Amino acid sequence: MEIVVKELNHFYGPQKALDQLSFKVRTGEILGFLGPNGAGKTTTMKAITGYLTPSEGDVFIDGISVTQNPEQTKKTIGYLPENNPLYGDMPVIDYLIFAGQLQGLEGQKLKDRVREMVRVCGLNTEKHKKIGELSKGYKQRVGLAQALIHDPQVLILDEPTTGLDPNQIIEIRELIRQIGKEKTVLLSSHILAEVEATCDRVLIINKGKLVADGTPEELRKQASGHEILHVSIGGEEDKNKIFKALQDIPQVAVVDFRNDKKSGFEVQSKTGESSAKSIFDMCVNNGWYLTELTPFEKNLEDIFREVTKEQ
Ligand SMILES: Nc1ncnc2c1ncn2[C@@H]1O[C@H](COP(=O)(O)OP(=O)(O)OP(=O)(O)O)[C@@H](O)[C@H]1O
Repeated sequence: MEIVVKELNHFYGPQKALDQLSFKVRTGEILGFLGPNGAGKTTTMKAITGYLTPSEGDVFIDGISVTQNPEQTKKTIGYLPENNPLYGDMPVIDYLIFAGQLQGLEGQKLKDRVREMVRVCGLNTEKHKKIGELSKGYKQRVGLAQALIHDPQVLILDEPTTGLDPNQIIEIRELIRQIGKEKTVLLSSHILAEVEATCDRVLIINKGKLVADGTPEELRKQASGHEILHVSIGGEEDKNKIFKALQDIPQVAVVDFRNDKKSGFEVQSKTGESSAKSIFDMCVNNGWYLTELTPFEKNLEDIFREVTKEQ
């Protein structure tokens, strides 16, 4: 099932949370939805699931409007909200029965689905415990089981690994990848490694607007339009002198001190140009010597910082 988000605008009073946001999630895709705090991820997910009516625009699930037919589209969507609200006093199994009943399941079908969810989400050893007694990782599994109980074709997961320890994160990611083989999944996260490990495609939003869209590989290529070199130079004590000399090179666009605590500089060349030879020549002319000249490969984290930085 395809999700089409079309020209969403949303205001909370005077606060604009979504700004002409449009994108598609293709059938069978696991799409990562990234953005800094307050970017509008949860608002978008609520609009997709029909729990919030956007101020303007609409969402279509396989062509069906969510604002016009929220009850119909809700049946096709499983939703794991942020902070996964669960009933702590309910045993896991009773909670899943309750969640199934809310989705209109009954009789043998309900029993079969609950059994299936216990199996898929690895809840067999915990199924008779109260939810409040479970570890965070198992609570999250219960949340996923609840979201999947009616076998929805679309799964919306809001920060599914928040608060989990590293082992639990790996387990939940693996579970999402397994489930994602058969479903259309939209997963929001702050964690770039998570998105890179789990998702086929990545969207980045900032201040309610789409700022990047592509596979992690494509985003890296788009961002690598500028050559970036890590440069360290010996033979000169005055770092500012080297800094100024680098800035004077015609092919150089930006020079910065390295922010990874290593000495040296990060040099960004102008679009389509390379500064490597000129840096080498500059050293020779000044009687300095290069101790490092390495191209810097951007990772998703750098791209994220670049597209979401304050203007
Ligand atoms: N119920 C609300 N009332 C007023 N403002 C809200 C409400 N919910 C969200 N906002 C505001 O709308 C903007 C988008 O919030 P949203 O929760 O969608 O962002 P997010 O990307 O999910 O953030 P986070 O990663 O911190 O969860 C923020 O500025 C937020 O303060």
